[in-house]
Amino acid sequence: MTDQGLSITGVGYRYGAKRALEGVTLDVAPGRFCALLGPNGAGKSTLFNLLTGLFSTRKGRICVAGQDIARAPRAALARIGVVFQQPTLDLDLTVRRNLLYFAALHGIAGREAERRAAEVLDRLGMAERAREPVRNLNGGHRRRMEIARALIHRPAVLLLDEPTVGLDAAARMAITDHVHDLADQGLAVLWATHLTDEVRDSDQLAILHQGRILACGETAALRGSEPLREMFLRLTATAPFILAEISSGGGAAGTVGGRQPPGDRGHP
Ligand SMILES: Nc1ncnc2c1ncn2[C@@H]1O[C@H](COP(=O)(O)OP(=O)(O)OP(=O)(O)O)[C@@H](O)[C@H]1O
Repeated sequence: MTDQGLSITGVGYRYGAKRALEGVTLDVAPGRFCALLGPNGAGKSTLFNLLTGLFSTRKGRICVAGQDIARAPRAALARIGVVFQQPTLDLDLTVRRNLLYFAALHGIAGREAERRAAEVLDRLGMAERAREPVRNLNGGHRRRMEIARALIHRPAVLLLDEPTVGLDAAARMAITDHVHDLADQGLAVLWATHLTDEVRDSDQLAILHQGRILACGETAALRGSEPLREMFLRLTATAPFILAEISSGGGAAGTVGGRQPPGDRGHP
């Protein structure tokens, strides 16, 4: 359990009779890049909707920088930056204007908003594009701008839901590098993807399949000598139940099956 990053404990969610998430437990500490790797339908978007307060559940607990999202939603959401799968920029406004508008939504105005806009553009290598209409930017730069926008209120946790969808290889690599840099600077990052080549050996990795965490830990320790793509395909072709423990200690090297929360029986 992390007090300053993201802590998800025993979370479940159903769409009517359809179980979308069950017993999901995952901690992302400040300074860590966690890849949430899952095939289509694994439950990534459902989890993001819970993390961003769009959905709620009575099953399990989500804390952001120590704030429980069910008990203190405003405080918890104030510490989260989100990049959704679908872009939500105003194409007719300049990059700067988009950022100032978003800053205002967070109650940040005037010179402080200008300062923050310049700061986040600088962090994403976009400073020289501030005065351009968003419409002029290519897909990769629009994505970078959305990440900059998600940082304007200085969140502790950054969530990205398949942020490289539709981008070419060079733009994908640039975005992936930028977000790893942000984690190195102290953010807790949760990056949902179904692409194994976006995951580095030093990243934290959580494999989600059919609503359950099948494996969680440092990527290098989890995959051993097996290529990640093969490990991912092997695990997600297997029944979605706890498989085996990779290390007796669990935490450092990681487990296949995920951390089990105390008292969670895994049934909603
Ligand atoms: N509104 C809904 N009603 C019923 N079932 C749903 C609904 N939304 C999602 N599901 C189901 O819940 C499960 C998880 O879906 P979710 O969209 O969270 O997965 P995902 O990992 O984000 O997939 P993708 O990568 O395709 O977006 C899937 O089986 C999906 O069919």
